[in-house]
Amino acid sequence: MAVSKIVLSSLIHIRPITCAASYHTRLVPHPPDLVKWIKKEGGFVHQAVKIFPQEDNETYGLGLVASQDIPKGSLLIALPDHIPLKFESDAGDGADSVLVDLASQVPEELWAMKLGLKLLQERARLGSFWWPYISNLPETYSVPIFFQGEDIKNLQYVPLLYQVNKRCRFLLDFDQEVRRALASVKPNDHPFGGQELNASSLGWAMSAVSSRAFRLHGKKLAAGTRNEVPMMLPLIDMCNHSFNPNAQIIQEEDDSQLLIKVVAETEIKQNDSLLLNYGCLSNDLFLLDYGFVMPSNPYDTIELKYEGALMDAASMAAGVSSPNFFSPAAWQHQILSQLNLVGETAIVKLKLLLESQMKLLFFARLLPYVQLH
Ligand SMILES: C[S@@+](CC[C@H](N)C(=O)[O-])C[C@H]1O[C@@H](n2cnc3c(N)ncnc32)[C@H](O)[C@@H]1O
Repeated sequence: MAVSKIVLSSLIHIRPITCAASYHTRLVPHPPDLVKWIKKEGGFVHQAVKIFPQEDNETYGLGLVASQDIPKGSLLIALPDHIPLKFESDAGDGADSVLVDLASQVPEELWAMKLGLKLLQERARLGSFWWPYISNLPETYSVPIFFQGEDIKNLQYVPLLYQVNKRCRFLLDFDQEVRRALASVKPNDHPFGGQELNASSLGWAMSAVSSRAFRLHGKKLAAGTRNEVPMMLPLIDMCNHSFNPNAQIIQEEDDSQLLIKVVAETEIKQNDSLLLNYGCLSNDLFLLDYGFVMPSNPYDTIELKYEGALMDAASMAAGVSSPNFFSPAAWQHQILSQLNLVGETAIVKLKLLLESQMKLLFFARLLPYVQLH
């Protein structure tokens, strides 16, 4: 029985696409050696670069660590052009055209789902070139689309909740769209080897991409220019984030092939983690896309809306006599308009930089929910 099951699955060239629990474990218990695979494929990995669980494994998961001092400027990793996983939208017939059709239905802002479809296709394909990479990906992600109801409520910040809801709703709708599209597909043209997808497996793929992909130069266009395309970079994406990174990604052209390199931006001491800067992102974006927030993030922003009625109510609760936020005088309204606090485009993003302001930011986020006495 067991044997016939294996034969069946290898005949139809699929791997199961299911989502299980357990934080930061990999897709399979003993995945292939990623470093060996990259070297075999013509890439380079510095002999002192090792994959290692980070100190705070629950949050950071795995990372890259220096097993000895590495001088500034050293080449740490190099990936030839065929190793990054990209979505090539000029693909041909059959399964690829189904994938391209599905990807065309993904809104631009949820770009991670497009590459996520490609990731799911390769995850399902037995003998996929990228299996040594994919099998090393985390089994689950701690981004808010996977939060339980109570944890979502605890986010307590309307713009963030709005984004989480939007992503969840998209995944549920897209799940239906994918089912519809796959229902009429011939078995040979099925992009996922006949396997069904659901909102959870789509969410896994979208999170894998949003938390690991980098936007780099893609292949040369007719005009000689290059587009920026999101791609997954095996091993390089094991680097965790810091605003004070000790490593950086550079792209080099070599015989019209693009080589992706990571070099040491500073001297790296033995046992230090290799850290990249994922970008100057707000904590909302870090949480939505990566599942963590940066303490004292200098790029954090907050959206504030001037709600006169709410502010009047809060003022009265606080004992302020005769508040008139709801019906400001003409001169007050003019100033509020100049500050873009009222009117059609009234939601403003504030960027706060000082430590004292960070406290204010924290307080401001809680403000609508704090009982004033
Ligand atoms: C590109 S991956 C890095 C490799 C990842 N740690 C792993 O185990 O495969 C990005 C993920 O690493 C974790 N991470 C990276 N930098 C972090 C940081 N500064 N604080 C907390 N978690 C971080 C988050 O889970 C994030 O989604």
